[in-house]
Amino acid sequence: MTTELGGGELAAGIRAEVTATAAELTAAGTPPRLAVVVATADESSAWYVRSIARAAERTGIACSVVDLGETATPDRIRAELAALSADPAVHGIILQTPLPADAVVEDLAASIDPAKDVDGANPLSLGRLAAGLPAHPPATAEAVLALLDHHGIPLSGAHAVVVGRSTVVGKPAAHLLLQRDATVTVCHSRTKDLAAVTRTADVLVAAVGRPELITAEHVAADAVVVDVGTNPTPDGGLVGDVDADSVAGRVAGLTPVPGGVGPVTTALLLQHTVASARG
Ligand SMILES: Nc1nc(=O)c2c([nH]1)NC[C@@H]1CN(c3ccc(C(=O)N[C@@H](CCC(=O)O)C(=O)O)cc3)C=[N+]21
Repeated sequence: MTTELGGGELAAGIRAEVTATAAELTAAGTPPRLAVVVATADESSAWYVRSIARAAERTGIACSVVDLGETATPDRIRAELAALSADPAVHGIILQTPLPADAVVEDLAASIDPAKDVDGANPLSLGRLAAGLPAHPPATAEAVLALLDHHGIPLSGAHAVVVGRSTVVGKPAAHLLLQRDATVTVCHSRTKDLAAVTRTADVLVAAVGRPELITAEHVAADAVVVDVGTNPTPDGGLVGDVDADSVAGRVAGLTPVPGGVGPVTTALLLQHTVASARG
């Protein structure tokens, strides 16, 4: 029996709290505002931006999308992030990935004021997270932990295996799991015998961006699997990094795609924005 660990209910609860906080802030003269900086024509990024804008509007957060175009230079992007950082009316800033080929997200994100860094992209935010100091974690990494907590999955002493070492998900998720006293292993493209490692996981987090990489041979029978992947399919659908048909029935729990980590990610981004506006 595999339990579906959905994110819809959790996301709705977070959005309800955000709506109440946003209304308070607006009444007190500080209407919360999120700025989304885009420099890509990538379809999954465009979908995410529309979804952020929609969710922001529904919760009473103003959202400005600043589309610099896919030919934007690193200097242009840096200047925009600096201007938004200096703008007192803006409380949250997110720089969408992917970026133009000559731009390095970790480098550009250093121009986001850490207080407004609602997606934890500034290297200072990741450093503070690693050091156990207050910082906004990247919303996707935090969504993994929030989903596990929501469904009552114990982490202390558990072996958590994270597949993927990106700055935006794998690394921060590993730090958050460590903070919760999990024993953490991080796997990546050079890992020898990936399946042998992932089969030892109590909690398996798949965050590589490779459609249906994780199959039945990668999972233990009692594992809980969190699927972070949102890979667009040619027919306009969406698949995760986990082959759900292959692992279903074998593992104890699995987060669905869509309807799992994704909606929680967007809700947490808004939560971080009202928290920043509150100061
Ligand atoms: N700096 C940065 N941070 C990100 O977190 C980031 C990014 N750039 N660039 C693009 C990707 C993509 N991403 C998604 C988040 C939620 C859903 C989501 O909520 N998807 C819905 C379904 C979507 C559908 O049905 O088409 C779901 O999973 O239920 C998808 C994709 C965050 N990203």
